[in-house]
Amino acid sequence: AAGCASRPAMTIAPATTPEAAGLVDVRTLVPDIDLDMRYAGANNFTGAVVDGYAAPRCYLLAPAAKAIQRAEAALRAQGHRLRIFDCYRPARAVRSFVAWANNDDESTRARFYPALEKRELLGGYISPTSGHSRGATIDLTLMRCDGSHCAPLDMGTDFDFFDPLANTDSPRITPAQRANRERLRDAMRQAGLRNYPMEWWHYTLDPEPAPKTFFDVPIE
Ligand SMILES: C[C@@H](N)C(=O)N[C@H](C)C(=O)O
Ligand SMILES: [Zn+2]
Repeated sequence: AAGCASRPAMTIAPATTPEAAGLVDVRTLVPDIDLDMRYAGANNFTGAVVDGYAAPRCYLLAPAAKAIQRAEAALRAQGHRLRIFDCYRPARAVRSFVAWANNDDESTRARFYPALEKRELLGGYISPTSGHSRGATIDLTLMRCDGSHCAPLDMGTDFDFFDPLANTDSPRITPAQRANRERLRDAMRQAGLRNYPMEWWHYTLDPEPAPKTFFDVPIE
């Protein structure tokens, strides 16, 4: 449904390792891809390392990993690179997001959701059955590179800023920010990924390789 990034029913596959789940570490395809895996550290909206993220690795199902490899190669030829914030997300991490949304801690509010109540984030901005747990969804941005020095493009908000300003087609961003979001959307579209309109950073391989299979394999 519009405004919802996931599906209601969830059956978790029995895999306990990335290999058994068919999940590939993106760095095996692009060894120097830029990773800023926010949920493996405290620099995220929960303010703490998220359950299931013991290592800052980007795992994706093989077709999605290959799509990111294609996108990165095309972008490098244009002087850009990807910066990745999240990839496959264990189901236990999604459960901890829901628990966070239902607790009373407001310590990250000013930075991540200044205009909304925490409980309003569930559904549109934080999914209780996230497509990330199916292994073909990724959160990312674009960097402009001059030689080996790269800097993130201005997208109008930071990653995981839960606010209508983060909606990809927000009318409140500047023309330059709109152009940057368009550049990211075009690059992803050419690689076969579609944007989630509520969040400029959230993309899913289209069609999804396994649209009904969720995983709870920890990231180690
Ligand atoms: C939490 C944010 N990075 C995100 O991925 N949101 C979507 C809606 C999700 O949780 O699947
Ligand atoms: Zn996402």
